[in-house]
Amino acid sequence: MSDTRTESTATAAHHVPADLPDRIQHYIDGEFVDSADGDTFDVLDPVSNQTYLRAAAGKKADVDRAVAAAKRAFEEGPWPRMLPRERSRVLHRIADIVESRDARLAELESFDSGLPITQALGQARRAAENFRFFADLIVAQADDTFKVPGRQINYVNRKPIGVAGLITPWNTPFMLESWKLGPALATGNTVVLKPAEFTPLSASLWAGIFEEAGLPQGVFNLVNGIGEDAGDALVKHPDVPLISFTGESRTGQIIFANAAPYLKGLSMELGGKSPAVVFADADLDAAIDATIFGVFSLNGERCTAGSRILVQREVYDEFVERYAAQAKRVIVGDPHDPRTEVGALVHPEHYEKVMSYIEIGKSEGRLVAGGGRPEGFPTGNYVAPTVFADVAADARIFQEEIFGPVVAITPFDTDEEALALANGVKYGLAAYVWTNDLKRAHNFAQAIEAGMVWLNSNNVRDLRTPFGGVKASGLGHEGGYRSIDFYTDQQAVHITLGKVHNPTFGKVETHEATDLDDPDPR
Ligand SMILES: NC(=O)C1=CN([C@@H]2O[C@H](COP(=O)(O)OP(=O)(O)OC[C@H]3O[C@@H](n4cnc5c(N)ncnc54)[C@H](O)[C@@H]3O)[C@@H](O)[C@H]2O)C=CC1
Ligand SMILES: O=C(O)/C=C/C=C(\O)C(=O)O
Repeated sequence: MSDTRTESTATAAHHVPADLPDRIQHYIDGEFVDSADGDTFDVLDPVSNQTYLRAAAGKKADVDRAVAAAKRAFEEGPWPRMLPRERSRVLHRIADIVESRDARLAELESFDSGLPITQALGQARRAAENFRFFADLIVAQADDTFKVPGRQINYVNRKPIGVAGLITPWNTPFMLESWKLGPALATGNTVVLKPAEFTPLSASLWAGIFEEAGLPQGVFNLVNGIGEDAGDALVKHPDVPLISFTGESRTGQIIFANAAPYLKGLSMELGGKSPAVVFADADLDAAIDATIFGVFSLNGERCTAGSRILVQREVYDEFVERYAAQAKRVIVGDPHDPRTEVGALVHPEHYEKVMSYIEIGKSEGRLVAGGGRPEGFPTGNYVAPTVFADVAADARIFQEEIFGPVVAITPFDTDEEALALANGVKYGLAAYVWTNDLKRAHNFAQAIEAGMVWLNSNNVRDLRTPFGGVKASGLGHEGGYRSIDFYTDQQAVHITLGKVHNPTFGKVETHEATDLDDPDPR
C-alpha cells in the first residue's frame, strides 16, 4: 500500500449518473441499429469493474453497411457539395450543443473512462473547441494560386476524398474523436467512426448531437466493436480511402500492413515515452509542477505524458525529494469527485498491465512514491502516483510505454548525455525542456527526436500547429492545415495564357530543348 493522500475521497460514495443507458447500438444511415448477428460486448465501469452496459459488437457486415451509407451520402448527398460556410454553420452548431451539454458529457465520460470529472469537463470543452476551430478554418482556407504573368496560372482544387475511417482510443475518447470528426466533416467527407471498445459511451452521443445540428443523414456513421473485428473490417474496406488512427504503435503497424494493398491515405498518432529534461538552471518550482501534471493528469493515460524525467546532477537529489513529496500529495479518488486528481484506470486489463510495470520497476529503480494500490481503495482500478528514481536507460520502465501514473527519473551530467538519453527510445512524440539558457533550449529542441517540443511550458498548444510524432510515435501530422491536407485531395489545375508553346513532335527530325525538358514556366 502506498502513502498517497487519499483520505478526502476514499470514503466518497461511487457516483452513478442518472439515466445511464444499459445498451449501445451502432448508428448507420441515420438509425440506431444492432449488429447484424445480434452480438454484443460488455462495458465495465472502472470503479466497480461491473458490466454496466452492453454495446453492439460490429463485424464486417455492419462495417459494410456503414460504409455503404457513408459512400451513398458522399456520392449523392448534399454534404460534400455544400459551400464551406454552410458546412461551417453546422459545425458551429455542433460546438454549441457540445458546450451546452458539457457537464453531462463530462459526467458520462468520467464514469465510463475513470477520468477525473474536472479533467473530463475540460476535455468536453476542448471537443467543442475542436469543432469551432475547424469550422472557422474551412471558411478561412484560401486555395493556393501560382501565377506566372503572361504565361500561366496554376491553382489547386481541394476536394473531399470520400469515406474517412476514424479509429480512436479510450484515453480521452470524446475529445480525440472530435479531433478527427471536426476536420473530416469540415472538408466535406463522410465518416465511419470506430471508437475504442473500453469506452464506447460518449461516442454514442455524437449521433444525437449531429442530428440536432442538422448534419445530413448518412454523413456520420458509428460502428462499435472489437478492434480486430470492426476496426480491421474498416481498414480493409475497399471503399474507405482514408484511415485516421490513434492508438498503440503495435496496432499502427498492423493497420499500416492491412491498408497497404489498397494504398490508403494513413494518419497515425501512436504511442510515446516522452522525456522531460530539467537542467540545473531551470525554474525548479515550475518544472516540478509541470512534470507532476504532465505524467499524472488524465490518469497518466496520456500519449504525450512526460513519463521519463531527466534531471541534471547538480539539482537531482533536491528534485527527486521534492517531486516524490508532491507526487504523494496528488489526490487519488472517485472520478466523479471534483477534488480528484487521479481517478481509476480504464479497465482491469490495463490496470494489470500498469501494476506489472510497477513490479518490474521495483527491481529497476528506487521507489520513492506510490508503488501499487493506494490505501483506502480495496477495489477499482486505482493506482497510486508512482515515482522511480535512479532508473537506467536500458530499464524496461525507461523504454516502454506504461500509459499510467508511473514516472522514471534519471540523472545526467552534460547536455550531450541528456540528448542521448532523451533520444534513446523507439518513440518520438513529445519532449519537454526546462532551462533558462535560451541558446541551449533552442539547440536542444532542434536536436531532440520528437514531433512536439515544449520549452519551459506545460502541454498547452495552439490548434494551428502540427500534432504528431516521429519514429514509432506516428506517421503524418494533423492539426491546422495539416488536417485539411490529410482530408482533401489536392488537384493542381494549370492554364496557359496567350500562345500555347507546343513541342514540335512529328514536325521536325531532331528536337531542341522543349518545355517538356524544362517544365517550369517561370
Ligand atoms: N499520439 C497520440 O495522439 C495518441 C496516442 N495514443 C496511444 O493510444 C494507446 C492507447 O489506446 P488503445 O485504445 O489501447 O490503443 P489500441 O491500439 O489498442 O486501440 C486503438 C483503437 O484501435 C482499434 N484496433 C485495435 N486493433 C485493431 C486492428 N487490428 N485493426 C483496426 N483497429 C484496431 C481499437 O479497437 C481502438 O478503437 C497508447 O499507446 C497511446 O499512446 C493515445 C492518445 C493520443
Ligand atoms: O492536444 C491534442 O490535440 C491531443 C492531446 C492528446 C492527449 O491529451 C494525449 O493523449 O496526450
